[in-house]
Amino acid sequence: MSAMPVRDVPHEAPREVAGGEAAPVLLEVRGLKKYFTIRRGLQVRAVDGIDFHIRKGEIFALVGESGSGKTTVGRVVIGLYHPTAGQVMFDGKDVHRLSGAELYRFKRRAQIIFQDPYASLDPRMTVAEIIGEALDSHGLAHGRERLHRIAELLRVVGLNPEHASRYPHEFSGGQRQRIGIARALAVDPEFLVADEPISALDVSIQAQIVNLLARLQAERGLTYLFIAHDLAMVRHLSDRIGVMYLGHLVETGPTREVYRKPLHPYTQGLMSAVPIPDPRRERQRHRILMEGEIPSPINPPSGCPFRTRCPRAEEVCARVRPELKPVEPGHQVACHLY
Ligand SMILES: Nc1ncnc2c1ncn2[C@@H]1O[C@H](COP(=O)(O)OP(=O)(O)OP(=O)(O)O)[C@@H](O)[C@H]1O
Repeated sequence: MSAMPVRDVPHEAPREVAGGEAAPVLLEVRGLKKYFTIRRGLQVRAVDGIDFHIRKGEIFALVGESGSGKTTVGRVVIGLYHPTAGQVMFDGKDVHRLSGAELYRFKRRAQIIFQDPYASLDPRMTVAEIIGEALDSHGLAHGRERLHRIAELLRVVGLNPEHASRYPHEFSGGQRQRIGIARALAVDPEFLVADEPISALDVSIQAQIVNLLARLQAERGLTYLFIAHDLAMVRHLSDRIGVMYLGHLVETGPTREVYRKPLHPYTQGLMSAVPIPDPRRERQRHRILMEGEIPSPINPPSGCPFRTRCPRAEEVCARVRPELKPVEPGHQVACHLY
């Protein structure tokens, strides 16, 4: 595997922030290995020596086929699994060497959204109890303030606060995933591992959840490790992408670059399976993605072809078609699909 061409990470264009400087690295994974012992003498090399970094405010998508090791990476990064070798540095500190107050702080700063909203919510607890438990674990709110925070979190993810006393089974799959997102947001994290947050949902609901995650990222300046199967979805969402194959990271790079000119034969095969965009279909898809179910609180100025603001617009049009300038700063008029 070592002979495989890996896109050179240092050649990537660093994400720019106001003032023209690259955002600092929030997460750095170095030489990460995770082997599982199935039975005596039999090991699965789920992750076999990978390196990548994620800058503050960036969406880094980890893609690859089933069994390539994506979920294992997400779980090691968040501290649920201990690595066999290597390091996960979060804000300069090794996640797996933290203890006491530092570990407690890390658990607040970094959260995970699980793939299966059915399995990840305790069916014996109401929504208020599920979110309340997250608040309590960090002593964040008490009494009336606690109820207020729970209602506010439900509103943020597009759920009716009056349904806080309901149980998970009383919600649809997409609504359950929103509860999972509210639980993750309860402690006001800055980094989220989203482990295939849409793959257990109906196609019609997937875009709504992606739209919600994109909006939250833009509004709160969150940093994501976004684990995904759906390459077409990731293309619109992520800044950079890493392609996993049999426990190895075979290619990383800016998303547009990797889609435009994949270097590794495995990535080339993977990308060739992504349908070539039909402009009419893509416009439709983009509208669904960006308008979704939740209306944006921001009213666009006149002349905008969209009814809602595209949270990632400026960056998308500036990067892909620099000649198309937004009418107003921060406002979408022409993304790469137009
Ligand atoms: N707890 C575990 N014990 C033993 N083997 C495991 C464990 N977790 C994962 N594996 C194995 O490690 C490999 C990578 O699994 P992982 O779930 O990380 O892949 P993935 O790319 O996320 O797959 P999927 O997209 O299907 O979730 C697989 O061969 C899997 O069987």
